[in-house]
Amino acid sequence: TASTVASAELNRRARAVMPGGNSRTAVYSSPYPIYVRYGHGARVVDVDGTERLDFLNNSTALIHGHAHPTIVRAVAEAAARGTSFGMPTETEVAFAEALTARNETFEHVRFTSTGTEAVMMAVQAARAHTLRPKLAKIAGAYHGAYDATAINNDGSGSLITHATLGIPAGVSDNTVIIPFNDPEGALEVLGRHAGELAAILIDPLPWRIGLVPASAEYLAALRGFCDEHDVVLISDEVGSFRIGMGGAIAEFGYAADLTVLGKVIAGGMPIGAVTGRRDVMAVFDPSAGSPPLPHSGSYNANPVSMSAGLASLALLTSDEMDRINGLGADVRDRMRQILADHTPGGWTVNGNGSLFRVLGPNATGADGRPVNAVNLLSRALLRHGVHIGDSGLGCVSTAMEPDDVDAFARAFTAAADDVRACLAQ
Ligand SMILES: Cc1ncc(COP(=O)(O)O)c(/C=N\OC[C@H]2NC(=O)[C@@H](CON)NC2=O)c1O
Repeated sequence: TASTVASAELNRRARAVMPGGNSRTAVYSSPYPIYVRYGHGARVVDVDGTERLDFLNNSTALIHGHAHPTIVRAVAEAAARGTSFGMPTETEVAFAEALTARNETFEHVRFTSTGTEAVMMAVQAARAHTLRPKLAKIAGAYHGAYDATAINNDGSGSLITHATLGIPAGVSDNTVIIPFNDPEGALEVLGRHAGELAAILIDPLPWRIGLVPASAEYLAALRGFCDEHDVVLISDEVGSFRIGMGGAIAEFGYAADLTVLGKVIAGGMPIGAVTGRRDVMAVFDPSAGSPPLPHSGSYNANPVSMSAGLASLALLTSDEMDRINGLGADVRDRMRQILADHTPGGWTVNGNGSLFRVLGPNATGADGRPVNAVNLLSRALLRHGVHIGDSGLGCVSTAMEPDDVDAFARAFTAAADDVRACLAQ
């Protein structure tokens, strides 16, 4: 097993100055995370010098892998001209044109620095447009750190409202929870709040619930309800936009009123975007005096993120999307076969396009205690030179070739054998 001494020492220093030594819950790992020294293409090298294949790609944001030369050049050239200004730049206009060209429902767009902020502004825009208070969201779906959505966002399908600690009733009372992929169940809940709902917020491929696509019947039911009651349908595609040239809900044959974007659209630089119907986006328009919904942010549309975005979208051609979606299907099939051949069963591999998520059984360890089989698998993969999320999330990047999928499969086979050895026979 590769040394992690340098990571342990860095974490000791980190704990002295940060809660748990951590700035991002998703990156925390016990007893300590592995610290990265640098990444290149499909690989990352840690502070102890160990190189691994990166199939997590910063929770799927790095669709072009690490330090892609075109993106590095775009970022460096933009930074050399100044990293941010109190005035707009041409790159903001060019990136807005490139992004809105990808889907005819993207009539107007507005930039933020994170997906969380874009979700927040989409919900606020829907409330300002409808003057209604309530937001409906899918039980278990994650939409970032905005408190109105940090309710029932932990992957459990429970309709019982459970909010992140400290969220006041004044917030959680306005968030309505609907079941996923249950048209009748969702319409029953929505019907009880029809006149008070500003928006229905969905992730068409909610990864915390297992990266299972929304069904056509479910999307049709929500679309129909929104049309009937003038409710804004918001498709949060921070993670799922990458499955098709126009995004996820378009791939599934439906249209949202607002779409929230992030991650891949800037290929590794901080980014978020709200895009959609011109009449709803009009709440942000300051040209008629003060806008109904003012919205600022020190780095909104900063030229470095905008330049990275132009480069990332230019690299995300239809051929490249087809290629990585093909590699994604191959990697999902390989994992299913390996798990079937090398473990006692109970595993599922889900995903669309270049995304995957491995779900495992509630297993018992050799010591008779319950173990999280997916966590065991992700740790075993780290020992065999591959990084995926500790919840089984992962993706293929455009920096990958079939040889990388072969190398992944070899490591996955060895990791599956390790997991089997850890489980009660
Ligand atoms: C559908 C969706 N909506 C909004 C966001 C928030 O965007 P952000 O502020 O740019 O992170 C996200 C952000 N990231 O989702 C994955 C994220 N959520 C998590 O719970 C952990 C998973 O760790 N295993 N890691 C993560 O990075 C999202 O997926």
